[in-house]
Amino acid sequence: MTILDGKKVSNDIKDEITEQVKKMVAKGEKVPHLAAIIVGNDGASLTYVASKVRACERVGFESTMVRMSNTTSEVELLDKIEELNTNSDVDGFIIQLPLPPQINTQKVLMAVNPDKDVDGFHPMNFGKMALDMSTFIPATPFGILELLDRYGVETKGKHTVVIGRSHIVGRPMSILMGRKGFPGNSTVTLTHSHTKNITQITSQADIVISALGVPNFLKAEMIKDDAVIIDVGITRVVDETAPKGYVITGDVDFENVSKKASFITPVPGGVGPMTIAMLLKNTLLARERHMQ
Ligand SMILES: Nc1nc(=O)c2c([nH]1)NC[C@@H]1CN(c3ccc(C(=O)N[C@@H](CCC(=O)O)C(=O)O)cc3)C=[N+]21
Repeated sequence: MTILDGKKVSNDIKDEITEQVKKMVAKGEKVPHLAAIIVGNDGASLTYVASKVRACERVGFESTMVRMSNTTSEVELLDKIEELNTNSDVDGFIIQLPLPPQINTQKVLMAVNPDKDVDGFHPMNFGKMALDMSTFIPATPFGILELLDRYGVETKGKHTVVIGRSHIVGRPMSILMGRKGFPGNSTVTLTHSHTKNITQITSQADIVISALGVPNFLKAEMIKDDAVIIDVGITRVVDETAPKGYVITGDVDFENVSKKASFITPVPGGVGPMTIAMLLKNTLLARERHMQ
């Protein structure tokens, strides 16, 4: 069994990006600038955005965090988006999800300039992704592809089962794994809350990608020997004995599943850090495109 070490690979990617930024600085070019809008005070969201800002600092990017109150109206958010769309100093920006209920998420994501949409959530970029046209691939799916690539995990002709059809992970992942090229060329099954007899499906999978958000959902009995297991779940489970009062728990019963798997991502230290590294990569790509 091999651990797909997202922490390590994400550090390698950040080092590579740091080198590229140094070259930009040496040539007197402007460094990439990422902005993040966060609406409200959700603890987990604030943690993620803070990690993104820290990652920018580490690789030498400029970053801006825009904090808006929980009672922000849709119009106020759209105004802020327009400001970032037209600010030529900002290469890319994200709107941290989820948004409070008074705001229509789809409408907001459609307002982002597709050339600055480093999350790859705009329908234009999502469509381009599905049509194999170069674009910003959503960071979490992009990170999973990169991890499979760097460990040389074969995907061609394999049966990939994706659990969960969210717009930011499950749905794009199901498209990407079935695309031509590497990593891709998989036969994909997308499962969700209406799927019947999930065990029968997962037990036929060569690769399982779980993006459900139910701690310890995937058990050893649900997979076949030597399956590749990608755990996208990141649920904070209350634990008074833990230093922070909670532990980050994945969708996969790691202790038992890892004994049967050929490759597996840990939580934490798997897909999460890769997400941040690929957001940086998309921001670098945005900067390079804006220079052309
Ligand atoms: N517009 C938008 N873009 C996103 O990319 C986005 C989002 N909204 N909303 C929420 C999800 C979730 N997400 C994570 C990023 C990093 C870790 C991460 O670094 N996790 C660490 C642990 C971090 C911790 O201690 O909480 C790990 O797995 O090792 C996790 C989750 C990005 N998301």
